[in-house]
Amino acid sequence: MVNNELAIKISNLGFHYPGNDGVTFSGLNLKVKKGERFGLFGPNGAGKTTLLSLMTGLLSANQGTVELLGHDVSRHSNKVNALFGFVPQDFSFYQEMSPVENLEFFGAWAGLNRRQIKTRTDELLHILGLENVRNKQVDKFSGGMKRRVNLAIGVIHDPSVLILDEPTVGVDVQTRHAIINYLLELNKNGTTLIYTSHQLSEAEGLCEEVALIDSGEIIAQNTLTELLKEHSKDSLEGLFLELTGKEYRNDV
Ligand SMILES: Nc1ncnc2c1ncn2[C@@H]1O[C@H](COP(=O)(O)OP(=O)(O)OP(=O)(O)O)[C@@H](O)[C@H]1O
Repeated sequence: MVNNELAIKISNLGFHYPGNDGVTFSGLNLKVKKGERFGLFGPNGAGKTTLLSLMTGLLSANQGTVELLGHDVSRHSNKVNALFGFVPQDFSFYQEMSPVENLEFFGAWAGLNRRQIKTRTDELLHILGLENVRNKQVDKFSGGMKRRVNLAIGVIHDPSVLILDEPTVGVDVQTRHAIINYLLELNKNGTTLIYTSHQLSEAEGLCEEVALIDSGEIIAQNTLTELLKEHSKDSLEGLFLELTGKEYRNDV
């Protein structure tokens, strides 16, 4: 039966990269409730991107299950693909095309018809402040403008669950505000947000539920308020340093 309460349910997840390089997950469990603003934080190399890639089915688990709104992601069904949007850390669009051409391409790929693509494209370019460059080639854009194009592509099909891997890395204050406010607006309208970032003060304003990950293990999960109270900390950064230590991470 489809579980209507959980956006993500990861059960007994086992994963390692071929050749056992990099992070290993062994019996990892994680639940994210529908409608939540969930943040996943951890040091470099902790396994955040790997875990997000397992959530979206981009990587396949060696063991256990990943369910997205009650559907097994390993089946790669059109139904599952329509339910989530993914905003990857690396730019995932065609640099030689314009925002409009990219949104047309990714909108069609997501199964939207021409009319839906046109409506969503106009709406998103307006919300994300890209109207005046709608027909310009993206490779000429600044980092912040490219981040906004990346985000527009991830939400073109209005997904129920939006998974974002460091969506504000390298952007200026204006773009950061615009992106975070847009994410809060999406969440107000029901979109579940699953987000990772190293911008911990930004994350404090966005996330209500928080998980910390280190070396492939979830070492804490609760509401941000409860975690801060439990560890007598007044910031996510303080909590992060207490739970993950102060050493550099040089895993290769
Ligand atoms: N394709 C791959 N093959 C082998 N190892 C990999 C691969 N991708 C990542 N790794 C390794 O797995 C570990 C976890 O990487 P991952 O990108 O998930 O970490 P992260 O928490 O997202 O880090 P960051 O904060 O630096 O983005 C790292 O040691 C990384 O080098």
